[in-house]
Amino acid sequence: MQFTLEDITADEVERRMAVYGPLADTVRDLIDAVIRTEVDETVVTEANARLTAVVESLRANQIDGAFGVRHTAEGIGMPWGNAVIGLRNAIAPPLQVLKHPDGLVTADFTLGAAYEGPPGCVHGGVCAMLLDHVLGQAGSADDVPCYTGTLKMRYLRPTRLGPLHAEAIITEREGRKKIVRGAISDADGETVTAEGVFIVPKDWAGVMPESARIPPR
Ligand SMILES: CCCCCCCCCC(=O)SCCNC(=O)CCNC(=O)[C@H](O)C(C)(C)COP(=O)(O)OP(=O)(O)OC[C@H]1O[C@@H](n2cnc3c(N)ncnc32)[C@H](O)[C@@H]1OP(=O)(O)O
Repeated sequence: MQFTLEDITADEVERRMAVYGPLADTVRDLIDAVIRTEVDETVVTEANARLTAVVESLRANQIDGAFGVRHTAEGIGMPWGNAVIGLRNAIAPPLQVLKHPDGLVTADFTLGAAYEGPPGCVHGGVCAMLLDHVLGQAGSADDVPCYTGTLKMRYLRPTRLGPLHAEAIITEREGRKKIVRGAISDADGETVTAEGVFIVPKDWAGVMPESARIPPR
């Protein structure tokens, strides 16, 4: 598991974000439209043909495997394939995780039809995925990265699709272990809480160069 240096300027990062961000946004919109459309089936079949051509055009030149976690020499993170925050990943909501001076990390986001489990509600596995990430970023907010070892969820009540908030913070440390707690909330309060044991890998300094230790934006 290696982080990849991509030696480009901050301006070039911004330029690429302006190109790929809107593409992923459109695909996110497409996912929602595919779930909710009620148009005539001939329109659906035509749309599929057009989309198949678009996929073919994008695959004309592509990398092998996943995007990886890239960073610039200045430490700008580009985790653009990430399932939760990936700029180029239309499956990701994507969360914009903010790091506060006291170590709290927060994210405000909206989940629509693509994240449904029980009717009108967020899939429990999606809640776990989002909290795994938010707790993971809180665990790494001290710039010492950690991986999820154990993650315990408590689903207090159904989480309705719509605007949501997530937050997490390190509450205890013991050697290489950090205990991180967090929750997803709606306008009426917490719907899911999580507690995780996050572990700093023994050789983290070896797998993660100094320039990659600035948390991704
Ligand atoms: C550098 C990356 C930064 C990015 C941060 C973003 C995070 C996003 C969240 C994720 O999705 S992370 C991906 C999901 N997690 C993984 O893939 C982790 C896979 N597991 C591992 O790589 C290793 O098992 C792990 C690094 C977690 C631990 O291996 P170690 O060999 O370092 O553990 P070791 O056996 O030396 O035990 C160290 C301590 O941790 C404890 N421990 C080990 N595994 C544990 C576990 N799974 N759960 C709870 N505690 C655990 C262990 O009991 C011990 O406690 P004590 O010091 O008190 O004795």
